[in-house]
Amino acid sequence: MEGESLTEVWSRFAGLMFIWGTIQQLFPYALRKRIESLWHRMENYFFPYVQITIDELSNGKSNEIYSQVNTYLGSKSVDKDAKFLKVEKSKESKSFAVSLDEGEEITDEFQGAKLSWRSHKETLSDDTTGHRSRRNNSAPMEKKRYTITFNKRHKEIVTGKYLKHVMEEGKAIQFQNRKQKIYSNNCSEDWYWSGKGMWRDINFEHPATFDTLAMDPKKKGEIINDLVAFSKGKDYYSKVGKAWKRGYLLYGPPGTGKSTMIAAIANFLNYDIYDLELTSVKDNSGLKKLLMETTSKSIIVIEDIDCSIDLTGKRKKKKKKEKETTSEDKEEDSDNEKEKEDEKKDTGKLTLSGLLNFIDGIWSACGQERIIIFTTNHKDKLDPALIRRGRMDMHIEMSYCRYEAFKVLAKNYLNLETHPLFQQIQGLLEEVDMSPCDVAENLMLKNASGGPQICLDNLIQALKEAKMKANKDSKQDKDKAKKNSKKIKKLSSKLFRSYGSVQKLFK
Ligand SMILES: Nc1ncnc2c1ncn2[C@@H]1O[C@H](COP(=O)(O)OP(=O)(O)OP(=O)(O)O)[C@@H](O)[C@H]1O
Ligand SMILES: [Mg+2]
Repeated sequence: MEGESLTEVWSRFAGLMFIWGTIQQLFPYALRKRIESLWHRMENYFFPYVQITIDELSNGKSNEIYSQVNTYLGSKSVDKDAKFLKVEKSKESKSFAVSLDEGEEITDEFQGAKLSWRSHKETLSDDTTGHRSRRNNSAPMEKKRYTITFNKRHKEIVTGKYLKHVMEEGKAIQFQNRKQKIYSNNCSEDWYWSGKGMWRDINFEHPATFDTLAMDPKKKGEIINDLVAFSKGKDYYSKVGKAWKRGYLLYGPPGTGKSTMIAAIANFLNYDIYDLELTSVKDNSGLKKLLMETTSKSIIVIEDIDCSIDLTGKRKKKKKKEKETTSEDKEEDSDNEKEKEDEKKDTGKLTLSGLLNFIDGIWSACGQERIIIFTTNHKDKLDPALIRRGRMDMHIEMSYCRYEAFKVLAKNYLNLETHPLFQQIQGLLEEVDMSPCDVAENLMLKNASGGPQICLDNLIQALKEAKMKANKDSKQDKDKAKKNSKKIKKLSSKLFRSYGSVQKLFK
């Protein structure tokens, strides 16, 4: 048997078994039984192998395990020195995928078990199928499968752990290789139907990354660490009994990079984005349906949550009521009626409590590994219940551009790490509030002849103008405040005088 692969030995053995099965029919029953038991003992001694077959189709439908095995073996084949490989690329994948060609065999090892994989393809003739086996009257039908052969003593490892490992690895590679998508529940005609009912999708190709995102490097590092811990936290979340999801609140003035940060997170984790437009959601049950149609490893985004919809603090009222001690029955009855009326009005509406349930109610755990991100320009306008820790676990302030953030932009836009003008810019950025969006606009090379120097000069000019404007505005504010305080003084002395005369009258 030396030099032969496990699969070859298996085929030879299967042939022998077939011949033996035919011959043994010629012997009398008692003799046959004795030979059979002897044969089994010999078989266990000389051929202690098991073979598992994984077909491409199962009950006429594609077999998910086959596709995962195919991907897994393709990735293994590159370092395993396989000779005959196939390369395929689908519309849905980013790059091509390698797989084993028919008849090719590779070996694998797992927890001490040696395994031998082989790819097979059979072309089914009309005779084998008993009916026409050609699709569209042209290509003959093919039956593809993989076989895996291993020693009997490793049966438990292979069926219990190894196959699970192969499926998980295959799935992870397929996930990495897929094209990222952005889904919307409110979109124009050129979006595709996602196959997920209420969502439509389009390929997500935003170039933002954490490298190109301008912000304080320490803060950036904290966010990256948090994301890594989250994405690797499957066991941790299940240990502490928490749904595997995390909420981020991004807040700050316009143009400070909130939307850019979402794109950077999606690219960092290779997640899909569900851009949820609350104004297009009819009611709470519509929101629940949308949630149920999202997949794991995704980011659900609600931008400008403060302006999305009037999420009035109904819960607050309820809470307040719970605290009140209701001594008078009449008052309580009328309160209850009012509450019922309110509830009636709320059915068929999207409410704050509907949104809270969406984020962390029982239904929110219908998928795993999900991130929810809210963005806002006005954090103070949001209901505290909506952004409390546990719902929005991390509150991230996106602020005006300071020197550290500027250095990232200068590197991205002008490929500059230092420049004599940097010092002047640093001083100005400490005094002036300018968004990274506006700084970036000044650093853009507007024409081919312009160099970095021109861009930096433009930025300095813009910063000086912004500083002057800010000074002017603050002077105007001060003047206004002075005028107002003068007016108040005059008014109060008038009041004081009239109070004195009234007092005199009554004396
Ligand atoms: N921190 C940043 N790093 C890199 N680029 C940025 C940053 N902030 C803004 N920009 C640039 O400015 C543009 C606008 O930024 P973005 O849309 O992310 O801002 P925003 O905070 O979401 O604004 P809004 O509150 O108006 O939605 C982006 O296209 C990006 O190129
Ligand atoms: Mg934005």
